[in-house]
Amino acid sequence: MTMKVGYLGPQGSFTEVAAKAVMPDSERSSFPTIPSCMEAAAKQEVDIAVVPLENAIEGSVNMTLDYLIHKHELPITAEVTVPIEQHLLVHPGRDKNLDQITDVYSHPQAIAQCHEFIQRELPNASIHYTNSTSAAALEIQENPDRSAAAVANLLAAQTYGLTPAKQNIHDYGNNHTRFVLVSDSKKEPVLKEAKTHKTTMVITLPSDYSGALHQVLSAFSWRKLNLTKIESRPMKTGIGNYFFVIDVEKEMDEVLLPGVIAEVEALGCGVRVLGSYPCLLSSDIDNTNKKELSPK
Ligand SMILES: O=C(O)C(=O)C[C@]1(C(=O)O)C=C[C@@H](O)C=C1
Repeated sequence: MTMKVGYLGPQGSFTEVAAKAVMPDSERSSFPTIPSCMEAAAKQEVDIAVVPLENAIEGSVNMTLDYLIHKHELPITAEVTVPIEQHLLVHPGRDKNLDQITDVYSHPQAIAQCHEFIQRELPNASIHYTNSTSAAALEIQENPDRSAAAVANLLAAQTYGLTPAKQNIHDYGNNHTRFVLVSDSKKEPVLKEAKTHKTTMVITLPSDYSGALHQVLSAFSWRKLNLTKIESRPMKTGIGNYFFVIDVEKEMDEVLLPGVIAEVEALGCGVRVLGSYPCLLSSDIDNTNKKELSPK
């Protein structure tokens, strides 16, 4: 059964790389924004939406997290972590000399991953934010008259016929982004077997309960459950009101995680499980688009 997969496009985005890596045989359609992609999954126009959640340099993609918490009840069904290499791409008809570049286009996460490079090498360039890195590459393709560059990947360079003026401009090595698959569909994707699983929970603390967070964490720690992430996000109800988003390195079971939930609820906390899911690395999956990602 072919799965319909929505991803943040246009073609050549890192999200497309993630979607292809995890479900190479799917029927893919691109969406211009993260919310429109998630909306398509909520309306079941696609079986699965692939959206970025967290980057090793820049942290959470708040748009995704907020839509998962506030707008939709779309369970996370899998995650895939993809290496991220950012390149400065120019139109083939333009000078590759960095001194000639006056404008830089990209997704805010990509700009943030390269801001030391941009500050050092292109201190006078104006920054323009786009919905994705591939949207930035398309902008450069369509505007050969501009002395502009996109921060994007080599798949985007190939897709839009751009030339790298400088490769690997991300400020720190080991740059990775964690993408999640979210889905309301009954159709189960066939994924490669995962070595690890996670469960993501959103916890609301009772007000005026000193030490509540400490007690929540102890519910995990005495069960020897490893947390891979804890982050607070505004509840959007007033200053000082926060959710805690907690990732536990454990698949939902019948004993330990239900025990945590019951203990935390008994403290007066609200608990919502965003998903319990397998965690894949694109490097562990056979078909990782390596060919497409190498320069022409
Ligand atoms: O713009 C893209 O290519 C995306 O897929 C989005 C996104 C993100 O939001 O983090 C994905 C990976 C990179 O970290 C930069 C941008």
